[in-house]
Amino acid sequence: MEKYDVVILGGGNAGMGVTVATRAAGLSVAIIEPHDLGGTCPNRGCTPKKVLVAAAHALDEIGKADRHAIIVDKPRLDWAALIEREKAIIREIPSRLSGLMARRGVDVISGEATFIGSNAIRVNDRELEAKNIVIATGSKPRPLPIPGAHLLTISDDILNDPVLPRAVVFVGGGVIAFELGHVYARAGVDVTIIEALPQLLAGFDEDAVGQLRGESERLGIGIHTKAWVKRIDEANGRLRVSFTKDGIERLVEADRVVNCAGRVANVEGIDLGAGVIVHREGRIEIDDCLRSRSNPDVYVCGDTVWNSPQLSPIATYEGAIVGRNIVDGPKHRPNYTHIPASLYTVPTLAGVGLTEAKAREQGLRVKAHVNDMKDWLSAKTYAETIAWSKIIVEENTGRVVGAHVVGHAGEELIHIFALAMKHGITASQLSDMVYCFPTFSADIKNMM
Ligand SMILES: Cc1cc2nc3c(=O)[nH]c(=O)nc-3n(C[C@H](O)[C@H](O)[C@H](O)COP(=O)(O)OP(=O)(O)OC[C@H]3O[C@@H](n4cnc5c(N)ncnc54)[C@H](O)[C@@H]3O)c2cc1C
Ligand SMILES: NC(=O)c1ccc[n+]([C@@H]2O[C@H](COP(=O)([O-])OP(=O)(O)OC[C@H]3O[C@@H](n4cnc5c(N)ncnc54)[C@H](O)[C@@H]3O)[C@@H](O)[C@H]2O)c1
Repeated sequence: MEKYDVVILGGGNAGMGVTVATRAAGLSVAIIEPHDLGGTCPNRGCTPKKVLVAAAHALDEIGKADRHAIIVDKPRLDWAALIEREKAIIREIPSRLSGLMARRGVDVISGEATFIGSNAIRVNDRELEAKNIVIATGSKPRPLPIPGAHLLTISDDILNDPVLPRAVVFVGGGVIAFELGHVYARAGVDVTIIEALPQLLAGFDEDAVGQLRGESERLGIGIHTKAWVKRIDEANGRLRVSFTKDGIERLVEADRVVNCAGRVANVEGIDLGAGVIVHREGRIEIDDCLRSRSNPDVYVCGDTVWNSPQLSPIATYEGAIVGRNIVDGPKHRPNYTHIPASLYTVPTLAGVGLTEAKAREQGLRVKAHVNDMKDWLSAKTYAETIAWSKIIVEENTGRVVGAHVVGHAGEELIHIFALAMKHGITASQLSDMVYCFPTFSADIKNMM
């Protein structure tokens, strides 16, 4: 059996994050990856998705040209060329990462790993033994147990599909449905989102989501909440989705039906039992240091962790923590409190910290400063169709405990709030700052 100090299953953000501290400490490290290094984020997630979102932004700007007294013809989007552009932008990433791993002194093994013991792994015909094993195998779409589920596509397919469909149904009203739905809607596709729960985009502030829902409907996206998809059938070369809402059965036809009902840990094929790793339906039981409760030599990070947000910077962050725990012993714990998140719709929805509901649930005495900023000079200058913020400030301390922005460069502004929250900068100190003018950031002074 070949021996390593550390064997990592999965070469995504999380897995590669583990290699920094472990290699700096001189440990021998192997990373096992069956597909492209980089995993989901650069190859079939954040980066290719953002290329499509950037095109949607351009279409939005062109659509507003007349507000700047510019006369333009109706734009024509070459979807196949856009998908080519997306692929060209990400093409080099796996080989660049392979170079990085080589320079760092990590052995990259191509193949699918399975546990064959508490400290042992099989990959192809090789058997590896390690003091520490890290599970960083990411996530996959939650299987939907409905008749016709085999007709569903997933986000990977959309990002590779050179044919622009006429109509698309997204099952699930979460982040992927909204981001890809906005891209498609801007490209002229008929978009429907079907969400089982009463609320969309769980985790974001409800009022902010309400603003985005209004804007999405204005774009022509059909949204159904409290709606249950019953089945999917083929009908005359198209797909027919049957769902119930308010007790009434409804039908919608589309060319693609996309499973956006959340993602679950990708651990089915790795034989957790052989690794003595206790889990409940793929949810691995871990302690505060991201270590398996039943096998202390095994760590988990990234999307495979069942109870932390499935975001690429969080995967990297957790990977780095696991690396440090392997080197220093299990004493580093992740803290997710001040990590911002952005939904890349057009306009974006960005948030950090507590939602208003969560702040009140925790019994904090807070003031929620809600601003419709559409009439503010900066929003008017850029002809924003939506510009909205809610800043939640604790009354007795002046601490910002949550910030939520729709439009208005929120995906950039949110970092100023995150930094303030992390380092205890109060709302009045944020207002005292001298900002460049005129900028969206300068509006922070008037947001609370
Ligand atoms: C469409 C889409 C858009 C997204 N957009 C964003 C965004 O804008 N911002 C953001 O922060 N997050 C975004 N995310 C989420 C983000 O991509 C993930 O949170 C992140 O990539 C998770 O990293 P990871 O390393 O945990 O998993 P992954 O990157 O999925 O890596 C896991 C790796 O494990 C490998 N693997 C699987 N099984 C085995 C095995 N048996 N042995 C060895 N290796 C194995 C896989 O091949 C894979 O490469 C998006 C996700 C999707 C699907
Ligand atoms: N901008 C970003 O940071 C970004 C972008 C894309 C994806 N991601 C990550 O990818 C993960 C997966 O995204 P997602 O959009 O698939 O999941 P999600 O968790 O955001 O949303 C899934 C939605 O589907 C609903 N749902 C579940 N079962 C259903 C059913 N049978 N019928 C109808 N609705 C159903 C859920 O109630 C939920 O609202 C997210 O957790 C997110 O962290 C992040």
